[in-house]
Parts: sequence; C-alpha cells; structure tokens
Amino acid sequence: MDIGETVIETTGLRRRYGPEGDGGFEAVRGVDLRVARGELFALLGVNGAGKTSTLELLEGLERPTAGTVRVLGHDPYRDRALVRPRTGIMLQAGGFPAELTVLETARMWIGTHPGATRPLDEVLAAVGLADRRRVRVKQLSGGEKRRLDLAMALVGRPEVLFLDEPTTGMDAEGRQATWELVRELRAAGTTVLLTTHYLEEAEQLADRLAIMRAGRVEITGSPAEVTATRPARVRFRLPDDVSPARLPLALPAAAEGDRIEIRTQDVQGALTTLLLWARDERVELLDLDARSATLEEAFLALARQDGGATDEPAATSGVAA
Ligand SMILES: Nc1ncnc2c1ncn2[C@@H]1O[C@H](COP(=O)(O)OP(=O)(O)OP(=O)(O)O)[C@@H](O)[C@H]1O
Repeated sequence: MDIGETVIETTGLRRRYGPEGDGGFEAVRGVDLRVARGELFALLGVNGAGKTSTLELLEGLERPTAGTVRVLGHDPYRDRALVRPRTGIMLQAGGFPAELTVLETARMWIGTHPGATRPLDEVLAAVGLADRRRVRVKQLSGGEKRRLDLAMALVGRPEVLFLDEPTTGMDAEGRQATWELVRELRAAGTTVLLTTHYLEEAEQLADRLAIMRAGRVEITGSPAEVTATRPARVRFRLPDDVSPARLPLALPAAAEGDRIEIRTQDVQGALTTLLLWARDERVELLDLDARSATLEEAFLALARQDGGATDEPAATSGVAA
C-alpha cells in the first residue's frame, strides 16, 4: 500500500511497569507502527494485550522504557506543548467530576485545552448531548458519559484523534451515531487511532488494523488482508452409503460427526475439485455451504494469549488429509 505522510510512528516501542526482573512487567514489547495522515487505524487485542499501554505512549502521557514515538513529527512526551494542541484524546474513563453539569465540564475542559476553538454547542450537538447540557455528570448513563468523553476529545478540532474503546457501554443507536461521527471526522482528514473490543467496529471503520498479543503486534493490514490470512470453509454431509474415504486426496478434508469440513485458502479450486468429483461419482452433497473466513476467526487465531490451540476440527481417520 502506498502510505502518504506518516503522522504516527513507533519503532521498537517498549513499556515496563515496575522494576527490571521479576518485580516488574513489560506490557509493550517492541511495537512498530505507522499510521498515515487521514487513516483510521484500529488497535485490537484481548484484555491485557497492551493496547492502552501503547496508546498512552502515543498520547504522550507516559515515557517509553525503550524505542521511539513520533506524532506529527514530534516526541509527544518531550514536545507535549507542540503536540497536545493538535491532538484529541478520549481515555478509557474520562473521570470528569461527578457533580459538574455537562456544560460546566465542557467549560472546564476547554480551559485546559490550548487548542480549543470549537463552539461548545456544536461539539455537544455532534455527540447528541445538546439537550443534556444542564444534567450532572453523575446522572448521565454509561453511554452518555462516553459521548461526553468523545465531545471533549473534539474541542480542539484535532488533526490526530486517539480513541480508547470509544463505544464501550453505548447502546446500538449510540454506537451507530458514534461510527457516523468518526466516519465524518475521517472524511474531513482527521487521523484516527482507536482501540476496540468490537470487531465489527474495526471492520466497519478501519482502513488498517493491528492485532496485539502479549505486548507485540502479531499482524498489521486492512481488515480484508487480515481476514484473508485465515482459510475459507467448505462444509457438507455425505449420504450414509458414501464413505468420506472416497473423497479426492487433493481435498484437505476433516470430519466432525457426519459433517465434513474443508479449510482452504483456495476456495474456488477446492469447490471445483469437490463438485467435479461429486458429479463423476454421482454423489449428492448434502447441506453444501462455502464461506470466507471472518475477522473474528482471524482475531481468535492471532490474539489469544496462549497462542496455542486453534479451533480446527480433528482430522478423522478415513478422511483424506
Ligand atoms: N500500572 C500498571 N502496573 C502494572 N501492570 C500494569 C499497569 N497497567 C497495566 N498493567 C498490565 O499491563 C498489561 C497490559 O495492560 P493494558 O491496559 O495496556 O492492556 P489492554 O490491551 O489495553 O487491555 P484492555 O482491553 O483490558 O483495556 C496487563 O497485563 C496489565 O495488567
């Protein structure tokens, strides 16, 4: 892929909590990332994979133990005064004072943000909180709190937006509305880096994504590229009087009960072989079904902390392998 101007870049990024040795824990273990201007990049991984620890380094909230971070060409920790006005940050929990109203919170937040130029009413309307201006933060629902967090990340019209699990706690409508808003921001040229546990969110929004496991990036690519690393599946049943052993040797088939499954990167070739065989042998393939892998399958194969067992069905004797 032709990558334009790089606005987020990490090289050999590491972050350790606590001391060297047994007493400490290395949450980020050599992460290399590049995000181009205008891209929407999703960081995925199971709980504890190191997403937030990485994000906090990109946001300049903490200093890496080793490696480098550049955001808009600067070190976000050392050159915070240069980077902060041009970035928006939505933390996993905003932590705004519970007793303040939405409007008071927004005014207070704007006071702390050097680049805040956007009218408050516009920002609150963008996240659907315009009619909640006088409500106290403690009275907001979980999803409304996330919208307030998002609104506060937008006050400075950021060039780069960091979103840590932006739609967690939102209902389906709130999630759709947030996706729409993020799409609009991206269309206007904002670079967005988000973490999420919703694979559909990554699939819907991301130009590219990375899957982290135990502090490392396992894979980077577009959702389609990452999904394509997993084989497609062809499933069917054979009539009772047809043994699976008769299937052509070229088909990597496995049996689970009476169901036969072929996993293949070449679904067209496997189907052709299978259908020609069935025609020549006059065998009826029952409940025949072929489908591509999903991002969820790729995620489960790549993201699990044990990195071990997969969900492959057991190959059964009598079936060509
Ligand atoms: N302050 C800390 N001190 C020690 N260990 C920490 C600290 N913060 C995080 N960790 C550990 O670092 C690892 C990575 O945590 P991190 O929050 O970055 O993961 P994550 O991928 O964002 O997870 P989640 O999806 O649950 O938010 C975890 O094992 C966590 O327990």
